[in-house]
Amino acid sequence: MAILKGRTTCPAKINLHLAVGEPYIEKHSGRSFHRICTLMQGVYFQGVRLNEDKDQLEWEEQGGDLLELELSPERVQSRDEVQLTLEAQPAPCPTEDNLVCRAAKAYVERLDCRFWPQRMHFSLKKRIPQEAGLGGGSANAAITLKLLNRLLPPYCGSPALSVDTMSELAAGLGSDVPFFLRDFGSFPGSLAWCLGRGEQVVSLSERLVEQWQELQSQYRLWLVKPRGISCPTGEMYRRLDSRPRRAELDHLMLERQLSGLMAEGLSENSPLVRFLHNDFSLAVRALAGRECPGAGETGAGETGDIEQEKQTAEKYQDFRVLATLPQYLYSLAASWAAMSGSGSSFFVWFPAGLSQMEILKGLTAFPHPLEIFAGQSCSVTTGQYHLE
Ligand SMILES: C[C@@](CO)(OP(=O)(O)O)[C@H](O)COP(=O)(O)OP(=O)(O)OC[C@H]1O[C@@H](n2ccc(N)nc2=O)[C@H](O)[C@@H]1O
Ligand SMILES: Nc1ncnc2c1ncn2[C@@H]1O[C@H](COP(=O)(O)OP(=O)(O)O)[C@@H](O)[C@H]1O
Repeated sequence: MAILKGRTTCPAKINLHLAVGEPYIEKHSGRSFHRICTLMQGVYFQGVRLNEDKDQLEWEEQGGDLLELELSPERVQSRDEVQLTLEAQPAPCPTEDNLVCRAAKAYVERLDCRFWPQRMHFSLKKRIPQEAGLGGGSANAAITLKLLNRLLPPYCGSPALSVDTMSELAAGLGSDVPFFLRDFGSFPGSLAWCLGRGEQVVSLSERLVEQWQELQSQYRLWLVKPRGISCPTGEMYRRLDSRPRRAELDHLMLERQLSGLMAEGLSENSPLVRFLHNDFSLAVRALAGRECPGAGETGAGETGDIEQEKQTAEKYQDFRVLATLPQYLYSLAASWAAMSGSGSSFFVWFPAGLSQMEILKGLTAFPHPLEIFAGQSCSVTTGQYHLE
């Protein structure tokens, strides 16, 4: 048998709306989560920068993270003998913690096979910024599951895992992972409600999806990430708990209101932009607005440790950048600018007719350096698989 290879691109996501409820303990895992109601959209993007000498835009390749899987022709009898390797560039964390390896292990545990490939090698080229609220690690995990379910069962002559088992595996790997597993068919831009802790993916009405597609086509999507500022998800959820909140988690109620709000388009004060919000950015604004945050409020603890206090002060500076960025983006004629997930990146829609060069020049002039990407809504279902 020849080496079996599969290659695919992992998209990112943005949260168009993100309401966070109270924390709770999940019964079967004993872990603490928050109930949420979020509207997620799949996106591809393309790095872009300004070449000042030539006064030109320079574009990187379009897409997201690139993931490849190679199955060796040599076989072994037991799953314990399978050699799983990963080459990740740049490596976001130790190999065994990488969601690609964790997803592959979880998948191999579940599949019932009489023989296995001796070697399973993944290579991952990371392009999605990390700890940026773009779900890159979650996308990697979901796409790993999909790749394996496409390649391994025919290799081993066993039936593929069912949609339900795949969803269960995905939810075990992370709350955002099931969204990237979802089959959105030919719809050119995955859009769904994610409920519970985020693992319950619920479709929107077809009419609303069409309305949003129509509206979106009048604008151009950009993504920006303040360089060097990242927001670890768990820490950001903990920060929210210190603030009193009332979150509306009923997606049907939200959906009923959304349709009517789309008619007036996107602008800083349009009904749609005022209605959709992200509880994390409210928390960021509240923290950044304080004169001098106490260590307890910033999550650093009250140890009197000088190093820790320094880190706390730096974090406070980061929040100021995140809190001031939307207003700056609106001053560049953005139609909608908002933080994605728990931060630190922002999605920005500009009117489609606006010059890309002018937008880029404006973004480049923000006092804190930004990583800048041109975005595009995409289906999270894409992928190419081939035999070599
Ligand atoms: C905030 C969101 C919004 O889409 O995205 P990111 O900003 O991370 O991209 C998600 O809820 C992130 O989901 P995900 O990144 O999969 O988180 P998980 O791995 O499941 O959990 C990481 C940690 O975040 C906290 N967590 C996560 C989800 C949730 N609903 N409540 C939580 O309290 C828990 O402390 C958990 O230990
Ligand atoms: N393949 C992966 N890509 C990115 N991060 C990963 C991956 N595997 C594990 N991680 C861990 O997950 C954490 C958050 O991942 P990421 O998806 O970048 O954040 P976010 O959900 O905020 O967009 C990282 O800090 C990293 O340690």
